[in-house]
Amino acid sequence: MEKTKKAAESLTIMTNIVLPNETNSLRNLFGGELLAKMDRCASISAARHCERRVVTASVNHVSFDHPIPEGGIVVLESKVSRAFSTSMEIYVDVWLDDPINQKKIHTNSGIYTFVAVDEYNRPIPIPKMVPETEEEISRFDAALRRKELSLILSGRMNAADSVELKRLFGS
Ligand SMILES: CCCCCCCCCCCCCCCC(=O)SCCNC(=O)CCNC(=O)[C@H](O)C(C)(C)COP(=O)(O)OP(=O)(O)OC[C@H]1O[C@@H](n2cnc3c(N)ncnc32)[C@H](O)[C@@H]1OP(=O)(O)O
Repeated sequence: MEKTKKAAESLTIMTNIVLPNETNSLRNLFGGELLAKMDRCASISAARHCERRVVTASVNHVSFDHPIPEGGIVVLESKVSRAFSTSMEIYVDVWLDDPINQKKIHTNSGIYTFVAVDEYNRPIPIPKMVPETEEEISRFDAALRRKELSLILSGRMNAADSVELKRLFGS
């Protein structure tokens, strides 16, 4: 029987405090630093899911909704949102945690694609992923159209060959 794994099995949580050397001239966390942290967190989720070496194939979307100040406690949470044949989509949510005022603000989200590779860096098949919670199911359902969009934007797919996007836009 084909191996399947739950989304929760790839859950990765990284907590950091923002240091001065990671900030921009506004003394907020520099965007590139955050992208690197998200990539690290997502790569661990990907490796946990497929139990293989993984590489980042694309960064499909990152939102910067709220600045993260110097000294802020930043919490990254990532999970596989869908596994395809050799690639998987990883969702990363970022929170600013304020333990003094007991507030948690959602500051960023990112959607990454990772590919499992063998010792020659060739893509290899990975287990399927079974979503369980409402949020996991919703992210799973939308992942195929994001994959198609990413492949079209990177010149790897002809828009005329998309299935999900044509269904969405009706042509
Ligand atoms: C001893 C081991 C212990 C390990 C245990 C501990 C591990 C602990 C974690 C460590 C984690 C390290 C994490 C490092 C993270 C980096 O920093 S990696 C560095 C940056 N990334 C790279 O250098 C990757 C360079 N690119 C490549 O190597 C190749 O292009 C790739 C990504 C392997 C793809 O190869 P390819 O021959 O083009 O393969 P192809 O069959 O066309 O595509 C493969 C899959 O990728 C998908 N894909 C490709 N491009 C895209 C795109 N733009 N958008 C969406 N999907 C795409 C395809 O659709 C396909 O999906 P499936 O339908 O098969 O699911």
